[in-house]
Amino acid sequence: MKTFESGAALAAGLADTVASALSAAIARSGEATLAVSGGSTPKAFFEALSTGALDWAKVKVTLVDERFVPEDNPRSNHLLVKTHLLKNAAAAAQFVPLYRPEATIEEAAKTASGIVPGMSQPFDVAILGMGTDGHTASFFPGGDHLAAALDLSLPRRVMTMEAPGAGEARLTLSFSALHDAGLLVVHIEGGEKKAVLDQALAGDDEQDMPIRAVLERARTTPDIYWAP
Ligand SMILES: O=C1O[C@H](COP(=O)(O)O)[C@@H](O)[C@H](O)[C@H]1O
Repeated sequence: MKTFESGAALAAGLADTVASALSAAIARSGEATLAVSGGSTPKAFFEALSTGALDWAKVKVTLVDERFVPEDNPRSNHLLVKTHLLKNAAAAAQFVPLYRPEATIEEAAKTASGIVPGMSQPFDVAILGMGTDGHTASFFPGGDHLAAALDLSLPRRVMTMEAPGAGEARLTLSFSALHDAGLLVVHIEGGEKKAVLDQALAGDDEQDMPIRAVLERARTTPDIYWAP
């Protein structure tokens, strides 16, 4: 685990690492892909990354998960990314949303699966968060499609998820689309989440704490970033 003295120090350190990984991908293949999480934790990291010195016009950014709400909804992860990441130098990046204004969430998931980067090859960088219930992305305990979302034998895709603790219906990348990212990060902050992480590491029931799939079965060993 990479431990930092403060959230600000973590944000700066993680932003440097992600900017380097994206620059390396651009040097290697002419473009880079980045999948980021929503929630409250990544704001300072997004702000730091937005000033990163790299060729942002060659970066495609998408979300690990999203609520089935339009961009102007205060609970939209797209709105969060637009407000805190897609500005400064990073305003030149191309953002590909998971949310699509389709009649049903199933249609939105199907449309997004055909458009979102990372569906045909691994993301260069994927940043995961974790809730205090042990969810990551929208892999929620009790989720209606949790088993399929965590099944690495199924194709990379955007899926739907409903769960008691999720609030709105969700769109989420499948674990198969995330586990092999070139750089895979679990970003958590605070003592409560550290205790949840320790609990996850001490057991193996993924239905109870889906973050365990990332910790135990991801092809890319996740780097865990933590600050008090
Ligand atoms: O619902 C969500 O929650 C998790 C964790 O969010 P946080 O507010 O505790 O940082 C987040 O990783 C996920 O993307 C989001 O949709």
